[in-house]
Amino acid sequence: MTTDQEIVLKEGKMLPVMEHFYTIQGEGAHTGTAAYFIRLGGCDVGCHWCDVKESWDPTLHPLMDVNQVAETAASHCKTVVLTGGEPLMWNLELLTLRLKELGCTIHIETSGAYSRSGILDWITLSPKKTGLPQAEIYGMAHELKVIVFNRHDLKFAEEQAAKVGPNCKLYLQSEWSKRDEIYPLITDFILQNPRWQASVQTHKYLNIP
Ligand SMILES: C[S@@+](CC[C@H](N)C(=O)[O-])C[C@H]1O[C@@H](n2cnc3c(N)ncnc32)[C@H](O)[C@@H]1O
Ligand SMILES: Nc1nc2[nH]cc(C(=O)O)c2c(=O)[nH]1
Ligand code: SF4
Ligand SMILES: [Mg+2]
Repeated sequence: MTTDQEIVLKEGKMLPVMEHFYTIQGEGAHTGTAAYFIRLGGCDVGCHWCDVKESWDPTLHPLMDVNQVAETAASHCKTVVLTGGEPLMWNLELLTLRLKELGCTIHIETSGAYSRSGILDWITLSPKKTGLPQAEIYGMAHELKVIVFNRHDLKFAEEQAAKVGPNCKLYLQSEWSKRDEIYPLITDFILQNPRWQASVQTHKYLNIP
């Protein structure tokens, strides 16, 4: 990466964009609603089951001007989801400022492993054992979405839920490849712990992005 590229990245004028697309939010509290997704490249959290490993290396994704991405997004939909990769690896100030000027509501999907930046209206925190969230993000989360790969993840989910605010919604989502084995466990858990809700990756059943 050149020094010039490092400077524009640090300022948040340009960001590595893996893909951007208009679809239906498939997961969590806003399941079923239209949203424009901006997927930023770069993540070092290393979930072995990650469903977008192609996002991890930021150098594989072109740097895009944030005003241009924001304008494209807002021309499709006023709900924009920032995801990745790990979107909080980057300075989101200028991207989110432009999205707000354009009248957008901004959601983010994050592991919380990096500090918050930018204007964010809805924070979905999906904590990972391999890169735990920064302490300050728990109180800002609107939704906690824990991925369940094995039984121990239910224990992890309870530990993580103890750190979020009282109004934070709590979701358990099976790791996709283990869904037939894990949703029965999630069901039993929710019946015993009704503050939790089930989240399913509905876009994968609908065959949409
Ligand atoms: C690809 S991640 C990108 C955002 C951020 N790095 C994070 O992990 O929250 C988007 C969402 O997909 C979830 N996810 C990733 N791989 C998954 C899988 N194999 N099964 C179920 N959910 C998965 C993540 O936990 C997160 O909630
Ligand atoms: N439809 C759809 N909904 C999603 N919700 C969170 C996603 C993500 O990868 O962050 C995602 C995604 O990739 N597609
Ligand atoms: S934190 Fe998110 S993008 Fe990074 S490896 Fe885990 S699921 Fe994938
Ligand atoms: Mg996804």
